[in-house]
Amino acid sequence: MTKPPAAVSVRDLRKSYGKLNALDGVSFDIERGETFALLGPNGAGKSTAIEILEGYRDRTSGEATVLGTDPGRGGLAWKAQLGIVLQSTGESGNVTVHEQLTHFAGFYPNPRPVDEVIASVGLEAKERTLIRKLSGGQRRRVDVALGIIGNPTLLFLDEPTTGFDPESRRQFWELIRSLKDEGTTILLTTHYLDEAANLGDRAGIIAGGRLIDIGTIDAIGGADARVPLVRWVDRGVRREQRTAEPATLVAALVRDNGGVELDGLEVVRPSLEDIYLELVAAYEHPAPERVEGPERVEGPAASTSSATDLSKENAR
Ligand SMILES: Nc1ncnc2c1ncn2[C@@H]1O[C@H](COP(=O)(O)OP(=O)(O)OP(=O)(O)O)[C@@H](O)[C@H]1O
Repeated sequence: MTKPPAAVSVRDLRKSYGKLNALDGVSFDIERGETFALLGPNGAGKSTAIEILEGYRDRTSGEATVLGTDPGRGGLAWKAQLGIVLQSTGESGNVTVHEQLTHFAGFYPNPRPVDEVIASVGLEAKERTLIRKLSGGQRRRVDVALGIIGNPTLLFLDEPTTGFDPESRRQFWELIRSLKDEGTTILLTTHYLDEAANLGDRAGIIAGGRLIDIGTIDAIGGADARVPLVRWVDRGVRREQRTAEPATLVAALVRDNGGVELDGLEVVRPSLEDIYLELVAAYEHPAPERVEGPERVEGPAASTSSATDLSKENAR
């Protein structure tokens, strides 16, 4: 069976603002039904990439296809298949939540029922409230509701849960999972790495306009980056060691300690956030190149195993 065409396909995408290369040759695919998290520090180029894919921004060069169409040339029928939640809250109007959603539903050929959308973002109690009287987090939920009212095939979520309290964030995750279960393709940017880990099938990490890693959430950073860390306190001194066999190490340490429990013992498996921070730091502060001879210089250990995976993925 042939694979259906990707929902989003980007090849060597570049965007320059004057001398600044905000996107410096980025390539990736997002499969239909997939949730893809685009991660990266402030100014990395995420919003630029998303806005190009949404058809809001021209690219300098490279190829982009979104739902089979060049986003620079997408017409109304193409736009109606997209759901867009922009980074900043735009809704501060003098209309109620229900009125605003009803108004927007009218723009789409196949909208979701307004009441259902209001319930899914947890705004039932506020549906007759003027949007300008909502809290910041509640307005953000209106943004999300407006993004999904048109029953999109592809949903762009640019930092959707900024300003949400923890409970609302969990509710939002449930909503995204249900959209995903219905087959919606989702492109998410977020600075909350737990959000990316919980929702994403795959992630791409972008820094300085370049994709520095891409892969399934479990594979980002490569296997080495996931080696557990054993921490303990030895006579008041904090110690830690990375090992693929933490139980064996702990058993040996306890034995050496005369069979007595170790102070402050913990076995930590690096989270996506730990791995992300390491990858970005390694990109921003690369280890100095090795110099042969007596003056040999070695930089701090940096995980670069992902670079190989990346070139494979980019070559697809
Ligand atoms: N209209 C513009 N004109 C000039 N430079 C721009 C413009 N838009 C973005 N930039 C620059 O391009 C780079 C990438 O910006 P972008 O907004 O895509 O980053 P981002 O990854 O979305 O960041 P954040 O996480 O802060 O939202 C930044 O250096 C930014 O200052």
